[in-house]
Amino acid sequence: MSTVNEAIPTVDISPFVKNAPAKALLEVVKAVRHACTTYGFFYLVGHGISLEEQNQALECAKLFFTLSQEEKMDVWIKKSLGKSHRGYEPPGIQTHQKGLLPDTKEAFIIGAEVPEDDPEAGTFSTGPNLWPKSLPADKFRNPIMEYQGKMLELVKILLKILALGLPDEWGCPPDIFDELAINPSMPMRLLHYAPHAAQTDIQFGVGDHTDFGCIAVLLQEPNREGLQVWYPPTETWIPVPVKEGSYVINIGDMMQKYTAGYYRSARHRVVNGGKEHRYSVPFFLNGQLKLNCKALDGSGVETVDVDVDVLGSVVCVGSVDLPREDHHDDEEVEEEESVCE
Ligand SMILES: O=C(O)CCC(=O)C(=O)O
Ligand SMILES: [Fe+2]
Repeated sequence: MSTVNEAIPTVDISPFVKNAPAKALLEVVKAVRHACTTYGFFYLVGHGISLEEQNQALECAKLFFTLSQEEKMDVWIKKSLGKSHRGYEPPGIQTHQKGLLPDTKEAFIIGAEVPEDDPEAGTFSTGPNLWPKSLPADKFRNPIMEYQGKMLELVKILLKILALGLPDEWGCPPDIFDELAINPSMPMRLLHYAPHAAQTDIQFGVGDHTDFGCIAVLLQEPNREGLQVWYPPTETWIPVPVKEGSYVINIGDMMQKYTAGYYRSARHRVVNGGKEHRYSVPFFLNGQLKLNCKALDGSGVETVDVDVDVLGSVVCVGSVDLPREDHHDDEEVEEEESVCE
């Protein structure tokens, strides 16, 4: 088992959770700014979510994947309304880059509960969730939705910290990112990585990618390995071992574009090869789907406009790319039935 890599920053945001004095808040802003401008990822602690709440989310993931194939297929993603993209995604569906075989992970995707009769229901990432009939609401649906609510509150705090960390000369108000969290697209994935024969260069649990939204809050199962992040200072992949009680925060492509590359979207992947099952629960704040924004540096670069291009069920963000060598461009992916996240 790898030990915690000290290269990956850990930020304690408890001063924001507890409304601490300004000086303590400023230290947090600086630490998050450093992590997000340099690496685009960090361990988050002091977030106010208890170990019990985290474990309950992981238990829900484990519970879902105890279902039979038939029960899982009863909530198959293809049965979700229009382009809402909810429910079960079997292994071998998502491919992130040409030349790689599809991911080995399987997923259950939950978003904001939008009723079927809502005028927007069936549009991208919007609609009713699919709930497996055989799982009692108090064991699955209720804890999952409660946890999703907590994740949304947590990303609201992160958005405030990120807003305060923007360069002064841009003159952005401290609530500049708040609207990203109003009725947002916020898919949460329960992920399962089954034991896999061996690590190969062309197949991963999740292949090399960046998340396309604004922020991802990733909960990893303790005592398991697999997550790796691309580390710009050494230009190598480094393991991101689990720090119990923490989250891994990844900045996504939209935040990178919105901030004209100031905050970096972090490349990451999950390697195969383990003999044990691994579960994780990432929560993605994509933002408000109707929002149309320009890069905050005033360069006029067309950006965050969550301009989602749906090709069959291939979903990609189509907006101006920043010149950045290590930026993996999801637009190149043309595998069927894949959603770049
Ligand atoms: O399972 C993990 O640790 C990471 C998953 C991930 O990167 C994703 O779903 O985008
Ligand atoms: Fe990811």
